Amino acid sequence: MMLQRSIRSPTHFKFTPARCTSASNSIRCKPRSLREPSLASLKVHRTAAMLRYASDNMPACADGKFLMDSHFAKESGLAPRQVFRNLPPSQLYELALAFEPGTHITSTGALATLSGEKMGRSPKDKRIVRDPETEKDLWWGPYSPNYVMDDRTFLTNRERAIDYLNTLDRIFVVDAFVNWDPASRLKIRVVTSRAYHALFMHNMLIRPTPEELESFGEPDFVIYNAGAFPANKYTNFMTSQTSIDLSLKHKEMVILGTMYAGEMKKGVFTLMHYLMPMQGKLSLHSGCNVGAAGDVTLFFGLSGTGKTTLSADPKRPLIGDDEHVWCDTGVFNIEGGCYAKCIGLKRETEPEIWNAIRFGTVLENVDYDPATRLVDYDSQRLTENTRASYPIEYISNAHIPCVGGHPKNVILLACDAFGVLPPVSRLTLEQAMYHFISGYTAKVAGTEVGVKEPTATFSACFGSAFLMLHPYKYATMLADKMSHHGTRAWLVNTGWTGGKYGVGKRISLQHTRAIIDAIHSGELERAAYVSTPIFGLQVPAQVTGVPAEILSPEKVWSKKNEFASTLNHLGHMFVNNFQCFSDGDAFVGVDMAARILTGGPSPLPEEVVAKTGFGAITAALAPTIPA
Ligand SMILES: Nc1ncnc2c1ncn2[C@@H]1O[C@H](COP(=O)(O)OP(=O)(O)O)[C@@H](O)[C@H]1O
Ligand SMILES: C=C(OP(=O)(O)O)C(=O)O
Ligand SMILES: [Ca+2]
Ligand SMILES: [Mn+2]
Repeated sequence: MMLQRSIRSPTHFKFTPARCTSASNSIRCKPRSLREPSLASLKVHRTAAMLRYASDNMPACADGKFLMDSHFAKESGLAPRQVFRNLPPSQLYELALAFEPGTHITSTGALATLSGEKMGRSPKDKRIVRDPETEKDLWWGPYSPNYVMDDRTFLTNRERAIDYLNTLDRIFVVDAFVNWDPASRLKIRVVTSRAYHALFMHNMLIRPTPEELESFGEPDFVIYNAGAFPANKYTNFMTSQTSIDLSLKHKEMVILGTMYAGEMKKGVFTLMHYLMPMQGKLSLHSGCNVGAAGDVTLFFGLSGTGKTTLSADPKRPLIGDDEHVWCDTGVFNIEGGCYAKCIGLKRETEPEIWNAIRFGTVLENVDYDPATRLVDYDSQRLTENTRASYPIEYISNAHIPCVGGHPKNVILLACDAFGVLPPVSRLTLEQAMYHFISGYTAKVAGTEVGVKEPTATFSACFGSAFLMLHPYKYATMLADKMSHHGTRAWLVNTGWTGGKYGVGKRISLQHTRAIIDAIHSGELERAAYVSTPIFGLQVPAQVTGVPAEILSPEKVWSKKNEFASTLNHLGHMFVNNFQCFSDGDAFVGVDMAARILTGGPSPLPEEVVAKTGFGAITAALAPTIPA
């Protein structure tokens, strides 16, 4: 029985009563059905909770009344009945369970929540406010992720959000930090209607000490999350009831019409993608870990390619799973927590993430047995984009503080839905820039609204949805840092092998981990390489723990000619995609723009390959590029 959900009245999302299943002891979860709490029981439940929270036994730190006298409240017009500030997880649990239907505690103590209708990001509803101060630095235009909004419309939406928040019995405020590098630290204030959002951002930001909270003062940036309330779709510059708006001038973000918690996390990242490069620091959509010898690795990748999975490595302490900055002293994590995809999660293959799912962790849109509360990580009934958000210290070998030296290796993760890219290849600096700007991967189902199955896609810098500047800016900063610090670049295909999606199979996590281990052990520095056709990638002849035949994809395709035309076609897709950046020379100069292009593929005319097949592409084999 599907759980019907929609955002109806402002403060509640309505569930259509579903049939209750009897308690089931089987591990396999029956479809999650929730007893519609009777109004009377809910009322009693609520009254008790309100009494408990109305009384003055609330911890002082949690009482946000002082905020109402602050400059912040006067400036914003925020004046709700009750403000809970930086509540500890236990109290957020209690309030979420009391007032947010569909919230439960799972068998391992995590808080299972529902984000409502939206269970992934809504990139088409994201708006960047154009202002004279910053607009010349930003990347606009048909290929940019930045849809414009004017200041007045931003203020209109902010007013709507605050009006909504002021109607509520209670709101939640989280004051915390981003950026582990003390010189780059910023104060973030989150204002939201849901306890689950407060717990999520408690997990994802850098948590202040009681003293830091006491002396927090005015924030550097504020997020007004009124996502439980729809935007007015007739508002200027908008196309739906969802709007995620960021104003650099006001240093604020407004969220309407979506309760997906990832919008807050990625809003902060988008802000860093402007502020950090403007200070000469390179913000990157990447995971990061560090070896015993202090060798740092960055894992770049679009959502779902493996940053969180591969950066969680028992042999290499975790610096972070998603968002980092490379500055003059090394790298630092922007966040204080992790946001892992948990579809198909297994204790055997991802023990670190499995063990992080405990009290204090937020599980978003997962399915579980209503009787045993055992989570069914294989279930996609609600969404494929099931998520777990936890403080980074829940990863047993987290490296705290989350900072490291200059990266020795950067690994570009491509989830190749065509199955023609090698599982691992070594890149030149030009190839690293080209593939970084291409950001080729397959958007796996669910991460963004509307993506239903792996779709070959290009996402600049492996996260175009968050870019504020032209991709060439980030790529040239990356190349400059890599050449300055002797960093090696690798392309790792965490996607398909032996055929395209639907024919081949996704490369096993075990083989990918063996490849990553070989990079870290130095084995691949000593390996013999062969050059691949069309893309001219350097592929190692062997890797410990990986079947040699899969290293050159054509060897595991049953039809060589089909492989040739697919590879050549992908080459054309890369070249066509690069048309989007033809304005890049305005940002990095003509010479550098030309140099970047030399890192790309050289596809042949499609009719030639159709006629002569595999022979055509091997005859045109690119020369082996010196290491
Ligand atoms: N060979 C592989 N390498 C990396 N991840 C894989 C592989 N095969 C399957 N996966 C799955 O892909 C997903 C990657 O998700 P995640 O690491 O959270 O991506 P990201 O952090 O880049 O968004 C995980 O569910 C992981 O189990
Ligand atoms: C939540 C996100 O991070 P990830 O890269 O882990 O998917 C996202 O990109 O929306
Ligand atoms: Ca991730
Ligand atoms: Mn991400």
